[in-house]
Amino acid sequence: MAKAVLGVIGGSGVYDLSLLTEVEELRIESPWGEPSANPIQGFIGGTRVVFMPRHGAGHRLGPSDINYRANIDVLKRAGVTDLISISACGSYREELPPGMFVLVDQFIDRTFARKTSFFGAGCVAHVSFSDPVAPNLVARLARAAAEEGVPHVVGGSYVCMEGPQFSTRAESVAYKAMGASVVGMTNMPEAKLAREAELPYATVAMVTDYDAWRPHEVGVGVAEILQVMRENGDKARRLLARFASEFPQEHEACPIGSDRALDFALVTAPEHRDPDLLKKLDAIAGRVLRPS
Ligand SMILES: CSC[C@H]1O[C@H](OP(=O)(O)O)[C@H](O)[C@@H]1O
Ligand SMILES: Nc1ncnc2[nH]cnc12
Repeated sequence: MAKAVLGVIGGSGVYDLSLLTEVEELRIESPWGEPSANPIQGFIGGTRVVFMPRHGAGHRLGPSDINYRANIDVLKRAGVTDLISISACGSYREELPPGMFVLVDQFIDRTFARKTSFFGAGCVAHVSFSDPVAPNLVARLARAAAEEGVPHVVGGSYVCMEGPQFSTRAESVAYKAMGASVVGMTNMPEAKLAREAELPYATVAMVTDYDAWRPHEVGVGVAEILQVMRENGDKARRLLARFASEFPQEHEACPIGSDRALDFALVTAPEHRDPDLLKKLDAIAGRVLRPS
């Protein structure tokens, strides 16, 4: 088995990981364009961690500007075997108040202006995505949260909207009626691309607000969200420190096969594959494209 390397994608309010030791900035070229930032490598306990701030230094990029493909590609090239996302989110449930950490297990994709796949004309692939989150990572996150006394729930659906504007009240009521637990703007297509890259993925969705479905409340605003994010910062750091330091040294096989997602996914016949696209896919799909 390969050595485990933990990837962490930090969202709003999480632009660096002060927890890391032996910190090094990696410079990795990607055929998919510019990532949000150069990834930062370091250690938490004995675990190698590679960190990527999703919105770039100083929160330079909005949710629709992020090059999700380049981010996932450089994390894969950096040797990441398992990927955790940290995200701010709005809540659709009274019992998920600001400050609650939701370890979601489902996504609803409402985005429409993003590149959603590494594959396409010249190399078509269809990965399974019915279970988008790696249950072993969720179990480990839940254990770390419990050990650190961080309020959390396991399970829930994250609806990903395009943004950057927050929802109208009508949209908010509709997403709640769809059964969503939380809303954000970034986990799609990130989770889809992680699956294509055979990276087991889980997200820590940190509730910052109740979105706009409660008629008696003023709507959601970014100032309030950033304030709650600051308050959540210490809990997020403790959770991550505990999670990473207890992470197994060897990559543990994903129980739902996220780390073998491409085994049967490629449908384009080898003689019809586009060599230029295959070259771009060297990191993402090299395991199944390289002749053994
Ligand atoms: C700054 S509030 C809205 C912003 O926060 C969330 O981002 P992330 O998932 O990276 O924490 C949300 O999706 C929006 O992009
Ligand atoms: N209410 C909300 N809607 C979308 N993204 C969010 N991120 C944090 N709160 C949010």
